[in-house]
Amino acid sequence: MQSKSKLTLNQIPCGYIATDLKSQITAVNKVLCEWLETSEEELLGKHIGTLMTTSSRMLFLGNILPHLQKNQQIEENYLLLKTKLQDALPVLINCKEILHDNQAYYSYALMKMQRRRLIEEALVQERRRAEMATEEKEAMNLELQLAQKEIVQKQQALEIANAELQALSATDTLTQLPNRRVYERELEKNLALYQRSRQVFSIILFDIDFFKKINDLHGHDIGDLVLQNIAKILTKQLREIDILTRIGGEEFVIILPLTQVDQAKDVAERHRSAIAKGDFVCGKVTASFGVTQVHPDDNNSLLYKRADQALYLAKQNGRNRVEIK
Ligand SMILES: Nc1nc2c(ncn2[C@@H]2O[C@H](COP(=O)(O)OP(=O)(O)OP(=O)(O)O)[C@@H](O)[C@H]2O)c(=O)[nH]1
Repeated sequence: MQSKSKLTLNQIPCGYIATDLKSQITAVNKVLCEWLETSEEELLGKHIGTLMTTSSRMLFLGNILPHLQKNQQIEENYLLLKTKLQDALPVLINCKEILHDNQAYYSYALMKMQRRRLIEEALVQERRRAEMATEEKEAMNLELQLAQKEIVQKQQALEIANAELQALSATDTLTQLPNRRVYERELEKNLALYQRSRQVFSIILFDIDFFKKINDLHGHDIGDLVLQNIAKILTKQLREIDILTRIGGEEFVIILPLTQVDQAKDVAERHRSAIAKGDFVCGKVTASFGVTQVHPDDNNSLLYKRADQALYLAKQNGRNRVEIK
């Protein structure tokens, strides 16, 4: 298809190829020759597929050309042409079957796609980088979550261990009653409450009568059983607000919040009677009780001293009894 329109085809800013229906090149424009670094003479008569890279040729022959033959036109097909130096040149091809001098031709317009391809490649790379960054972030998040879970688990284990330790340090191992440390803490607490808001409280100090004799007669182990039995008996009938503690040896203190001395005496009386009625491996056991109520200007040791004086009085007055001071 050599024609007068050649001048116009050489001026348009895209490549142009015309082939016969067997795809033999019949016309090209200058732009295309410049792109492929070749001449019109070298291209004329060649099959159009020879201008393409192998993969593009396969695509063209297997897919694009049959489509063109069937529909007489194709649009926006992306292919790679080969330059003389075997560089790949990406182009977008449109083609239409035309009639010229009663002869049918395929008329191809080609647009260079190099810049777009570079941009697309850059975009693909950018997307890949973003995907990798996301994957990395997700992996780090997962690691963080695992670390946080581990910290929570360790904290829980620590809290349990702390609670166990606290319980141990507050408990008398023989009787399982709160120990002297709890007694001191609770006494301080009640003294502070009394000093701040005049909340009266009392304490009962008691110890087992002739306990030395029990040990001497029946052995220390039986003495221990007696201590445990007393703890059980008193715990059973303890008022909810009262705190029974073993402060050492065969000496116990009950702290009675919000309790006047007369009431405390009644409580002590009940405990005394329960012990006296109790069954012990060594026979009968009794205890003596000293009761006192908090006074203005009291402190820990003054309060204890008064309770001890009351207990001494109970021992003096024949044991197995309650005295007030
Ligand atoms: N089995 C046993 N005995 C203990 C324990 N702690 C202290 N004792 C004994 O308790 C006895 C207390 O004796 P004393 O202070 O003379 O008093 P008591 O014999 O009870 O006489 P009174 O209190 O005057 O009635 C001592 O023999 C101590 O060894 C203990 O944990 N277990």
